[in-house]
Amino acid sequence: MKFGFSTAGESHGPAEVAIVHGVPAGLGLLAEDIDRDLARRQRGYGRGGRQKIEQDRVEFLGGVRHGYTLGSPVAMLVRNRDYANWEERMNPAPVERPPEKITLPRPGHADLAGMQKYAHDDLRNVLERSSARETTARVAAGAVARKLLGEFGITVHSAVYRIGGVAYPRELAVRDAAKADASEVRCPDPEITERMKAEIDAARYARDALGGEFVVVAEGCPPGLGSYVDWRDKLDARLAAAVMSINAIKGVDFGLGFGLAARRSSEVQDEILLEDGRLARASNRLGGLEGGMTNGEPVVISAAMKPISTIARALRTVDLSAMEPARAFRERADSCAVPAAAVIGEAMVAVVLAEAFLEKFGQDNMTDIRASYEAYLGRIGR
Ligand SMILES: Cc1cc2nc3c(=O)[nH]c(=O)nc-3n(C[C@H](O)[C@H](O)[C@H](O)COP(=O)(O)O)c2cc1C
Ligand SMILES: C=C(O[C@@H]1CC(C(=O)O)=C[C@@H](OP(=O)(O)O)[C@H]1O)C(=O)O
Repeated sequence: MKFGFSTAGESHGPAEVAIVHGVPAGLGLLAEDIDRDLARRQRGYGRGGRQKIEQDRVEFLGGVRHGYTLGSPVAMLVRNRDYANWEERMNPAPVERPPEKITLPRPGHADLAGMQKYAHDDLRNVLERSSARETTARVAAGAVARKLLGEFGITVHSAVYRIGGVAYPRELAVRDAAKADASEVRCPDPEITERMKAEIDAARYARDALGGEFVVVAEGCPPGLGSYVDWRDKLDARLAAAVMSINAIKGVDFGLGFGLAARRSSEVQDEILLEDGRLARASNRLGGLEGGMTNGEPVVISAAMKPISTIARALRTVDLSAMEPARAFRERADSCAVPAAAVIGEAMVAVVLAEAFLEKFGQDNMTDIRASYEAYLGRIGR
């Protein structure tokens, strides 16, 4: 089966689960490879009380033996520590006294259409799964992809270059993405980091919330991942869909982004040069993708996240039980989750790149993949 993953789990249920299929045999994989990214996702200025409760750690349930993958699906479990506080409300088994139903759908969430679509009369049945808690499992899957890519020198980093009204030049965020882990908001610049934190504090003080923008940068990709031949194989489209699937992401662009549209062609295309007898590019304005394939330059994909929907200053809604105007249901919420979204962005990008990488080089075992990869690099002279 093709490389990919599924997730299961509700935000306040017992656990988040990821099953990654199509993982080659013979890949070294330790719990700490996964836990590192789980911890990075949990960090970030502006998160609410939930992250103090959770300490995400993976348990392998299948596909790994003595530190190496077997070629079978890798099954991973991350327990929700908060479940202990929610057992009455989230127990999979019937309970004696069911909790009161919630009927105040929150604008900006899956609540209203989710209740209508799935015939739920309690919005908890929607919000538990639509919550971004599910991205814990995605990051676990992404860490498997990252481990695989790392074996071939491919790295994936991210940086935040906007929170609310405070922005940092995108090209500097791209350049210094590898240093962003040191910042509480994933912005490589210490001064802008402080301004972004103040922006988050101000929004929280106003009982409001913020969004922002981040960039994911993948370095070391060989040319030719993805394909121009079929629309379904185009890597830019696949990357865009994967990043857009993250909760609250409302737009995605590549390289210089939508700004390309206002420029002349000579200011946009990346000219092809010969440097010491090797092919090179004069620039990387298109973000490493041409014709739906990697071109050997860093892949640069940016995303815009809308502000967190649930705010202390509750928004207008309708109580669906009484069909009367009301204020939206409020639960503990983050004030800003852009730094976490950037880490989730890395995971989704890593998964798509791993999938495309294994399409190109085979997927049964690491030895054969390595041989195929080296033969290809030899043929194209890289
Ligand atoms: C890491 C992360 C944390 C989030 N935390 C919250 C939160 O605390 N409160 C909230 O209302 N939305 C939060 N969101 C956004 C919602 O999950 C999202 O807006 C909602 O599921 C509706 O999906 P949509 O915005 O993609 O349409 C978070 C998103 C991410 C990626
Ligand atoms: C739990 C996480 O994020 C949650 C995502 C989220 C939402 O609506 O998306 C709402 C909040 O849930 P809670 O009310 O339990 O605090 C966040 O904390 C997480 O990222 O681990």
